[in-house]
Amino acid sequence: MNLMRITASVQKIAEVIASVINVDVTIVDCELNRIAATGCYGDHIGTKVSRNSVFGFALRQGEGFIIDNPRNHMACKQCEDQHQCKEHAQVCCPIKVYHETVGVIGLIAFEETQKKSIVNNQENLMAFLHRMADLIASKLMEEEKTEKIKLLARELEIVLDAVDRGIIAVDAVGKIMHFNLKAAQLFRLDEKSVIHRNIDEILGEIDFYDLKMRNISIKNREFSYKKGAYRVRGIYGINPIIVGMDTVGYVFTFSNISEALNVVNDVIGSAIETKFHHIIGESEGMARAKEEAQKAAESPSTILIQGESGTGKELFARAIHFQGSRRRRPFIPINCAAIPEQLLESELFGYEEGAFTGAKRGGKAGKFELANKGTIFLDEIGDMPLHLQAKLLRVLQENVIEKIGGREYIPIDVRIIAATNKNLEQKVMEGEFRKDLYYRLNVIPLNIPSLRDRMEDVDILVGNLLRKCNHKLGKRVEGIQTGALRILQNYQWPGNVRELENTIEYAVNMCSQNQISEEDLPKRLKNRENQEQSNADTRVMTIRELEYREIEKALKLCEGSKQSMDKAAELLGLSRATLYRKLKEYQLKQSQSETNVSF
Ligand SMILES: Nc1ncnc2c1ncn2[C@@H]1O[C@H](COP(=O)(O)OP(=O)(O)OP(=O)(O)O)[C@@H](O)[C@H]1O
Repeated sequence: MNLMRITASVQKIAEVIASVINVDVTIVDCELNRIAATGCYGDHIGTKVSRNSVFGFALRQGEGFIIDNPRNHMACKQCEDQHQCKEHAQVCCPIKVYHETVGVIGLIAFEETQKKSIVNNQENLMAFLHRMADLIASKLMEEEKTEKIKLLARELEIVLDAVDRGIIAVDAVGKIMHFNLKAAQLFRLDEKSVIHRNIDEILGEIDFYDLKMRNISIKNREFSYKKGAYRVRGIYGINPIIVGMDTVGYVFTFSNISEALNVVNDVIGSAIETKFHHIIGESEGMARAKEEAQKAAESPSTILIQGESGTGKELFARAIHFQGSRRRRPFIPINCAAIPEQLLESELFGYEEGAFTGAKRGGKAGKFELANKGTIFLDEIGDMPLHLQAKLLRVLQENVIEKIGGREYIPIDVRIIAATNKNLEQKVMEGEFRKDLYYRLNVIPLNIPSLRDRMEDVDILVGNLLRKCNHKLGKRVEGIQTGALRILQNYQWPGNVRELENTIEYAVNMCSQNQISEEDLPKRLKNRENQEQSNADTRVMTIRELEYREIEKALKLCEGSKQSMDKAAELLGLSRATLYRKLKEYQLKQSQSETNVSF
């Protein structure tokens, strides 16, 4: 604590003391700087007083005293000036703050009459000086407090400005007391025109009805704000400032919608962030699709993904987004077939307040707006009604959206990835899909092969899905028996990878050993007729596969019987030796239950 901070006040007090007692006054701080002085020492303000002077002695002592015998008093013993000293008497009174001596008030009598008056009024004089010292101390403490409050306010200001949300603090009636940098940017506010005005006046577009109604925190309300051509949409919250029983103000927090969405994306993004290595498949068809998609990820052009249901179209769309330059921005999927036609328009494009009966206060942001700077994934685009196709075409051609009930176009920057499991060309021919839109969407076509056309990927998919299911279900199934794998490899998979995924999950649930067996598979897959029928339809088995299957069948039929190998050989029309050779060749064991494939 330093008296330097309050020199003006100390000087005033020195002058008061001098006029009351009629002697010269000098006040020094703890560093022996002359902070204030009257009379002949007035010109010496700012200079240092010697450590060996009576002031130095008083600082060390920390107690008040009167010197009526200058030059001979013990306080004068070390003073360099004692032989030239013209003083008749001196009084010293320490200034203390919490027991710490922060300075000294000194009175100097240069005349005998002054000395007499000091000596005769010792007690009153010391009491008066102590009160003056306390006054200086309290001024100093007050100054320290004010400094601390200023520092705290500045710290708070810096913290608030560093927050990435707009913050506005108002008093109990809504008068703006403070706002941070982000709020200024968000609402284009300027300090002079805003401070002490009512928040309703400034942000009239936003309905702060709740502010006056409740004293509880309110979260995640939507707002939309317009200032000339500028507009912003977002979410806000209100927190009342309650002191004792009274609400003395409110703190509003605002985020613009895309930033709020970025936060959500950051939080959940890691769980759904997809990269190309998450797409399993090494077949030629899959390798080609991945290569094309990887190239498309680097481009801003629109992509149309075609493929049967469950082939991984959304997986591809996500990988394209998360591998491209928009990966830090939102990925917004919307299934055009899953949303009723009358709702789809407002889901995609949003609406303005009062656009229709039941429209929410403040309106609603559509998926396109939410996806701004990111990617929108329009799944099942083939099911989009014709009138919305026209609106979508405008987005593609002019990069603007028009909200329901809106009177202006809002510019947006969204990458569109559309997907369909329908034959869009066919739909165009039948007049159900706009030709111009088809061409606009089909800038980069991407065809995802069905699982049926890449059966060689089944076993690596099974391995991966097994690991995924083990993790999900907390199980430790290590692999799948050959017989069970053959069934999976022979099935037609109309539901593609999604169906395979569900099948493995079912099997892992059913499996009580460490390998999935035929018994663990769903019945529909084990229905031989189905398989044979479907195989006959589309897939030709190699002679080796046929031989393998028949040997496997014969071994199973004869299992447990006496001379089972002889019987199996007989059924197959082979010699015993040939059967043994073939078992070795196919790595089959006598007991089928021992046969398995591990991943
Ligand atoms: N190649 C793959 N590797 C790993 N998992 C896959 C693969 N393909 C699809 N899947 C999984 O299959 C499921 C269905 O995939 P997705 O939803 O991407 O298919 P879709 O073609 O978009 O389906 P729909 O046409 O029904 O919307 C998802 O759980 C996905 O993770």
